[in-house]
Amino acid sequence: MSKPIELLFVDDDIDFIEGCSRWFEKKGHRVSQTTSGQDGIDQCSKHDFDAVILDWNLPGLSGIELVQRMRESNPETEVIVLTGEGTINNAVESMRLGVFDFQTKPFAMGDLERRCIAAIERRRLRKENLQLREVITRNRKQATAMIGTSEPMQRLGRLIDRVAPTDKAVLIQGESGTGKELVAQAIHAGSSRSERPLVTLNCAALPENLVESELFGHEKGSFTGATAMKPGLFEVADGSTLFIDEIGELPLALQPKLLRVLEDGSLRRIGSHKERRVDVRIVAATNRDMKTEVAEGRFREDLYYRINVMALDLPPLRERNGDIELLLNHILDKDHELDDDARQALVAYIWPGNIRQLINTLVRAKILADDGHITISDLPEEVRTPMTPMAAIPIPFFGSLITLECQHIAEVLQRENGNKSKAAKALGIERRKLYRMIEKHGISC
Ligand SMILES: Nc1ncnc2c1ncn2[C@@H]1O[C@H](COP(=O)(O)OP(=O)(O)OP(=O)(O)O)[C@@H](O)[C@H]1O
Repeated sequence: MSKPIELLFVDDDIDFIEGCSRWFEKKGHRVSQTTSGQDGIDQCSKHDFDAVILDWNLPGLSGIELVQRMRESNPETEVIVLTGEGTINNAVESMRLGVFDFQTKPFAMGDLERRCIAAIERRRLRKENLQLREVITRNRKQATAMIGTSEPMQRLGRLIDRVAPTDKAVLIQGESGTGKELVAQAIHAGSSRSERPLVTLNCAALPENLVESELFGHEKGSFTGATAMKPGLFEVADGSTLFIDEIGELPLALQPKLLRVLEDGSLRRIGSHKERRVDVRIVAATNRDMKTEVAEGRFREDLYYRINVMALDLPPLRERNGDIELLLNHILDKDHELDDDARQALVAYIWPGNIRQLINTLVRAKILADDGHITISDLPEEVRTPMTPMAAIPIPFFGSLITLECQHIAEVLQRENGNKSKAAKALGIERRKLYRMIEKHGISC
């Protein structure tokens, strides 16, 4: 036996409770006893018993009254009712009041001990459930405010307000760092499911073979390493919202299984024949072009239409006029200030990594800054340099390779103020070769 059970016997049959007490104490449990219902209630309010074993027909108080008052004085204590004459009505009534079990005398002591152990298990699970809820509530991410008043952000805000309460599947598309997860949180917060926690799976963060078990769960022994049964995130999110991030990375083989849950809410854990039903709203996000994924056979068309009932496109930061300034003010704290050059460089930069990159840049600058004064030298090279890095140019270049080469050399030369040694180094070529190219393209410098 692991932990001794703390028991209270309440029965007016003194020989009976003494007999029970001796038996339970011999087994190592701790037993209190009383012949009075009122005294039982008082003891219960002062002491945290694991279980109370109660006679239904005590003089003075009716069984119902006694159970009610006992549960009021300590709602966590489990009650097991014992009675000489068990009627169905009494049994039903006591169960309605939350009594764990209803037993008629006589009974075997071993049976009663097993019922007590089961009652304690229920009490433990209830307590664990409360603790987990508390942890979830405390850990629930404080919804980050979405900063931005640009036209695209206003449009997005209006769409979120419309879409959130509908319970429809939503596909959020946008470049990395544009705030897709934040949008998913806003949709969940604006839905009727917001009381429950938002459950998240990032398909790109898990090896392919684990995604299925994570989403749909598995039975014990269903594959090597499945040492215990595990419910999947669909079951965890039952009644709530499941945010599937990077859905474009979902393995093709798993897509029919996801389609099925979306169609009728049914799923099977790996290794199980049992069909389970869940009620989950799906919000998915991707930074891939899903139409291309479908066209190139990497994503099922039917699934694409299922998750794309409502599509939200997040604009990149460079298209949100005026939002960079707002974000800068939001991210900087009162102990840090930006000088004009630094501010100008930050506003002018095109932010291929979007808001995440902006946040990281400022976090770094705050660490480097002297006395909280951020200057241009605290910013990374690519932000400091007024020239747009070619790799980050968002607009595709449709000219010939020769024109591109020519433009690029001219831009690098200009950035290096005509210094050919530096320009050659930046281009990764020999100085002699640079000269030849300047001549070939007739670049003036
Ligand atoms: N409008 C906004 N206002 C304030 N902070 C924002 C905004 N949008 C995004 N952020 C912040 O930027 C960071 C990146 O956002 P998020 O993780 O939602 O981007 P994402 O599009 O999901 O990125 P990825 O595709 O790489 O997963 C987070 O710290 C988030 O809080």
